[in-house]
Amino acid sequence: MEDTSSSSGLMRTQSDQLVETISATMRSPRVSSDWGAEMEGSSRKSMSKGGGISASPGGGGSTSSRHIRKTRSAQMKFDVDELNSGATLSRASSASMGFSFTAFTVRPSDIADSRPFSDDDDHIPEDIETGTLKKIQTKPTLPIYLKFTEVTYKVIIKGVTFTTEKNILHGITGSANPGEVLALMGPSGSGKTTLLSVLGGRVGETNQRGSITYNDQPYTKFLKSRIGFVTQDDVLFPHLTVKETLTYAALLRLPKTLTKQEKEQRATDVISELGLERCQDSMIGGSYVRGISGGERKRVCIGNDIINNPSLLLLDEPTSGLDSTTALRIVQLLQDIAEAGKTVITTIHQPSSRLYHKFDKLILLGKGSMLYFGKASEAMIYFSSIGCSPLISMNPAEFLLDLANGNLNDVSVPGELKDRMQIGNSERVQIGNSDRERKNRKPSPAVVHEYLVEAYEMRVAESEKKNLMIPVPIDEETKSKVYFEKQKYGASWRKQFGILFWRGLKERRHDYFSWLRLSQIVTTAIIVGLLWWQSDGNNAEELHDQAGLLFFIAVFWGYFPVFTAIFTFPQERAMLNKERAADMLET
Ligand SMILES: Nc1ncnc2c1ncn2[C@@H]1O[C@H](COP(=O)(O)OP(=O)(O)OP(=O)(O)O)[C@@H](O)[C@H]1O
Repeated sequence: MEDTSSSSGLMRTQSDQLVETISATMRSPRVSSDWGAEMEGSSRKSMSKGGGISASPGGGGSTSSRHIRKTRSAQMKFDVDELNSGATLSRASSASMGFSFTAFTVRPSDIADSRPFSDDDDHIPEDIETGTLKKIQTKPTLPIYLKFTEVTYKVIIKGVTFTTEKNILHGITGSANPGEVLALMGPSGSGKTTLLSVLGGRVGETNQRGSITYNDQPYTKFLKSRIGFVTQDDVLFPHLTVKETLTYAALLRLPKTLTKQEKEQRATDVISELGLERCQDSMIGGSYVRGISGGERKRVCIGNDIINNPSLLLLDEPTSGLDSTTALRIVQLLQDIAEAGKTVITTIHQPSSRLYHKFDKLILLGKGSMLYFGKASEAMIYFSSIGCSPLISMNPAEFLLDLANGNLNDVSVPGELKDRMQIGNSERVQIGNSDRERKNRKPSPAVVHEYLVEAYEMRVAESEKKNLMIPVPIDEETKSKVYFEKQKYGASWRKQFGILFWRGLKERRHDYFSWLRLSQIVTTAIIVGLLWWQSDGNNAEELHDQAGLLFFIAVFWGYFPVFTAIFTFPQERAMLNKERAADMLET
């Protein structure tokens, strides 16, 4: 007891001393300029985004605030490491230091970007599920600057007697640069998955309009291997272990120039980067087999798609069904991947406020239309500028989803919408509604949606489109790589056959040697044995009988494996589609 109290006392003392030291340091003009210089030099992310296009309602300076956040984090880590004290001290001192540092160095213009609920700098040091994580370390890849302008998409619904068209996306414009995480948010059915698929080149071009460019070049099939696409449903083999899954992915996807050992090493590296060491020998699991947890499964899916170091990573609802801590861990991982120079786009349903503040950019969709595109941290400012502000303290994501659903409960009603409602009110007065009812009346979701779409079109859309006209800040040779240079297949046709054969065998070993399958065979053998018991074949009739036995055996062993094989096709179809879409297989 005494020990504990004395150590906590010591921690407090150290914490106080640290705060005093920092405050004194802050007061010194010389040190402050040094820190400023250090900030300029130390921000990896700001370097990766240097010269990038600012495409947010906030206009210029898109990198500066993030730059400040990252360097502040680095500075804090340095000081805390020096003190080598406990977690309590590091948290207390980070908080104090974060406040002093921000107050001292951040320009007023950047204060708008400060994240009130954000815990951006608290890189989760330890994964509660899996232990300490390694930082994502990948070789540099071709940076991909993605721009999309006025993207529309429709599906043609064919009935028995009629054919109709359904417009799903209505003129979506935006961009995502290397080093950034762009979140696509919106209510269910607003078109997030469709937009993600369109951006990933996963839908037919015939029903799609508008311009989508990758480093100012149109989509080509060569991009398939540079784009990682993590689908909403986990497409994994349930009976393979985590290590087997990632090793087979490495063997199939990594270039032929690497040896088998190097490919296996890459799989091991990804396992430790994603914090999957503890469960690497556990089966993935599925509907009938208990396996790894949902968060681990999501990380395996991400690992599958980052193993070949893609330049653009698209994820469909990577946090759905996960608790807020695991979801935060996944988004932190996406942030790390982006920091390694990748462009990351993810759809997200209802993030917590901490999670929301981890996104760099945001697209808010409502019924397939743009309601907002810009910095995630400026979304609230934008909506308050058009008259929609939360009246109570609210998670920004919840507020934005309410708006996208046309729900203005606990949200201020813009003057223009009030005017539109006046007409409705006067009609209601005639039918005798009370004052209270009239006062509480809210505009209908359709009216709110129309207003938000119009506001975005009038205030932001044009300037965003102009921003997208600026060429991407890379040289022509690098740009053309998107168009001409294809990542090589991981293995020759023969090797691929071997890898897929062994993978199939490992996946099915439980099935083939299951008790059910063995008892099926043994039971058939016993029945057949009993039927032909003591048939010695001495006369023509018994010989005929034995010919029947041979016929039965031939038919049984001919059809039994064929039927088993036929039923594996539907099971493997999703994986086959996924691997073909990612250009993993030579066809
Ligand atoms: N092939 C299709 N045929 C008919 N309707 C479609 C098709 N694809 C998408 N839709 C419709 O387009 C709309 C947008 O679908 P999408 O899957 O992109 O939404 P979402 O925002 O991702 O939804 P969720 O968050 O629920 O996954 C939905 O109303 C959906 O029914």
